[in-house]
Amino acid sequence: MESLYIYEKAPAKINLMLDVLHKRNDGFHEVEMIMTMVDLADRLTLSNSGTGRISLSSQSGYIPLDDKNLAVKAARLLKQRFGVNRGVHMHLEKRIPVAAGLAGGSSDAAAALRGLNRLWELGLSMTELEELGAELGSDVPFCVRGGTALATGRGEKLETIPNPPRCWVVLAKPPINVSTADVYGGLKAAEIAVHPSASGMREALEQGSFNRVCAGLGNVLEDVTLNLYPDVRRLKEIMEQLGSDGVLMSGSGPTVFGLVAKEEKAKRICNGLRGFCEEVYAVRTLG
Ligand SMILES: C[C@@](CO)(OP(=O)(O)O)[C@H](O)COP(=O)(O)OP(=O)(O)OC[C@H]1O[C@@H](n2ccc(N)nc2=O)[C@H](O)[C@@H]1O
Ligand SMILES: Nc1ncnc2c1ncn2[C@@H]1O[C@H](COP(=O)(O)OP(=O)(O)O)[C@@H](O)[C@H]1O
Repeated sequence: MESLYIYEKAPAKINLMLDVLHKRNDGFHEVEMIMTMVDLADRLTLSNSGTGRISLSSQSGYIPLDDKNLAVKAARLLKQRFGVNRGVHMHLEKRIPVAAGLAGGSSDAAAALRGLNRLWELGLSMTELEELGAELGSDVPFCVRGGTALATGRGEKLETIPNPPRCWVVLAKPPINVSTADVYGGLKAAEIAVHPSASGMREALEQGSFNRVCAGLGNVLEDVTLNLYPDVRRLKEIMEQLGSDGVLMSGSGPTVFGLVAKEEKAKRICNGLRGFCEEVYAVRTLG
């Protein structure tokens, strides 16, 4: 049996580009996204519970600890699918802001899948874990895999592509709760005027060109969230005025991120933002 405690890091993602092609008959939207991990992460510790039970604790007061938690859902899925008798206690140190467009919950689910595969010695491949992840949420397969990927379908079909050049990512999360379903629901896919280019962003990454990555940033969900919440639009403008090299809203929002080449500038932008937004982080791209 593996050691008693297993530790998994659950990093946040940002979307470097996000395009919606059309709405599908199953209610989901067909997307083309390029996602990458950043070094703002939750920490999940897993240990044998001694009983067959699944339980979760956390220092955070902002997440459910019952069956609604995506890490608990991941554990239930594995337990049922593979007839596991053993239980688990998970402790989640939550650092990624909740409902922020940073896939915190999805990354916790992915960390639970990876960690339980080890703790319960299930011997599942990464591909199998990604397929199980797709049953929990569209962003979970990417969070299982990590790195940088082009995601298609509803987000679950993945192709790994080169990581962005190492740079600073300034994240600013305004105190607004955004529902992903509402943002997709507010999008009129047929009326999208400008579609960001997945192939252009992919080429920028293949060339390792920071300037081209910044120029190619685009997210068709941005207009929906910016129209619903003018404070997010204002935050984006401030990030631009403070001199970020590229600025975009991540996922369905409301987190806005700025890509910045130089450390001193990233720190300056963070300081400049503090008057407008409480939750501000300067982190690095992973990879
Ligand atoms: C927008 C994105 C971009 O990475 O991320 P977040 O802002 O949530 O981080 C994702 O597409 C979100 O993925 P995720 O949060 O896993 O979504 P899910 O739980 O699968 O779906 C939540 C709801 O969003 C809508 N949805 C989601 C994905 C998709 N391709 N089309 C959709 O229409 C559906 O209404 C669905 O019921
Ligand atoms: N482990 C978890 N961490 C964060 N949120 C979770 C978790 N499990 C379930 N949720 C629920 O999922 C919703 C979306 O959270 P999150 O994944 O942080 O945001 P997003 O989808 O915007 O990236 C929240 O409303 C929250 O209640």
